[in-house]
Amino acid sequence: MAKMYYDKDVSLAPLEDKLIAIIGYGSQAHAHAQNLRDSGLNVVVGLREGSSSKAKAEQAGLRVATIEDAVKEADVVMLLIPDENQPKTYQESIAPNLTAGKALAFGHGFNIHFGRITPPKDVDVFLVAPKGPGHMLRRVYADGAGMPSIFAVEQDASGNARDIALAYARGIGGTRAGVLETTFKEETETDLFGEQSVLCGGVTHLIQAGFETLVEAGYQPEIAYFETLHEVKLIVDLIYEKGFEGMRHSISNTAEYGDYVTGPRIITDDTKATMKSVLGDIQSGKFAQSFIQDAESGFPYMNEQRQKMRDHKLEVVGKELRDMMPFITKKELEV
Ligand SMILES: NC(=O)C1=CN([C@@H]2O[C@H](COP(=O)(O)OP(=O)(O)OC[C@H]3O[C@@H](n4cnc5c(N)ncnc54)[C@H](OP(=O)(O)O)[C@@H]3O)[C@@H](O)[C@H]2O)C=CC1
Ligand SMILES: CC[C@](O)(C(C)=O)C(=O)O
Ligand SMILES: [Mg+2]
Ligand SMILES: [Mg+2]
Repeated sequence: MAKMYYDKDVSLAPLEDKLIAIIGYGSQAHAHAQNLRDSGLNVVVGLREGSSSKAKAEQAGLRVATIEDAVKEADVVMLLIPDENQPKTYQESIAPNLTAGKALAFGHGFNIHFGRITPPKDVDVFLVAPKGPGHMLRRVYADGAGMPSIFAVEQDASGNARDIALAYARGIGGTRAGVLETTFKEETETDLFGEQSVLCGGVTHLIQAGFETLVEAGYQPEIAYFETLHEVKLIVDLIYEKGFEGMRHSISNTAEYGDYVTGPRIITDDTKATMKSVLGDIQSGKFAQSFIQDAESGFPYMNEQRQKMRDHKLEVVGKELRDMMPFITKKELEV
């Protein structure tokens, strides 16, 4: 069993007299900034000139500075802007102000692991990666709970980088749920694999295929939506709370029998062989290269996919149905 760190194992002291600059105010950044502040730590949010997020951060009671000034002032700089934009911002606004003794931190290891950012040797470099979306990171913290997180130290110039990283993980609420140590390589490769194969790519394409199968067979799209998308959360909530056996306790014997008989017809040995090939592309850097190439061309492939899905019956009918269930949409997702 891996060594797990909980609140009782970790002190906030290594960060108590320090200033943390959160660069960006998107999904992860707004949650890190607000959670750290609510844990009693000192935070400044660094935003680019003319940022549309400035008002939101200030409204949340956070101090905002330019990225350059935030880095100059801070002891710990957490870079939470999109992975594809990090190298340019690092070169132009962070590196010139990242003096010896500071720490540079990440929420994902992509740019360090794939060699797109090379910090100077005299700074600490660590990551703290919450295992979940930023908006949920804030929601669970505000509810008094926490999100499992993993941390890694790439450079320990100060001799204190591990304790600083752990204190950071505690500050965002990670040690309420459990924190464990990793490497930049392990975090990057497992995170990319999880989001592509299971959490995002796997789940959405499974839902879409199920929805299309029912609609193409002549069933009502609304029923197909409830059956293949809306109910996913209710089933996953049971798995999340009680594991597979707990979920199977709640469903009918008919459903459980169908689960065992049909599940392996849907997710086959071929699916697992494809997962292994996907992992290979992540490990070799092939996926990273194609992502960066699309980003550098202005995301033609990604934008085409976004538009295609926006027009899909599943999204159109889904929006109409969710609008009739106002209890579903939570305000903080608007950040
Ligand atoms: N999304 C998530 O839940 C997770 C993300 N991560 C990692 O966290 C990091 C941040 O991801 P995420 O939260 O999704 O990012 P977002 O896309 O939500 O980041 C948006 C923020 O980045 C700022 N930004 C975008 N481009 C630039 C730029 N060129 N220069 C300066 N600021 C810029 C935006 O500024 P403005 O406000 O001015 O528009 C905005 O504040 C990534 O490394 C990601 O892999 C890790 C775990 C989960
Ligand atoms: C699952 C997607 C994720 O890795 C995350 C929310 O953890 C991301 O990069 O957004
Ligand atoms: Mg990710
Ligand atoms: Mg992730």
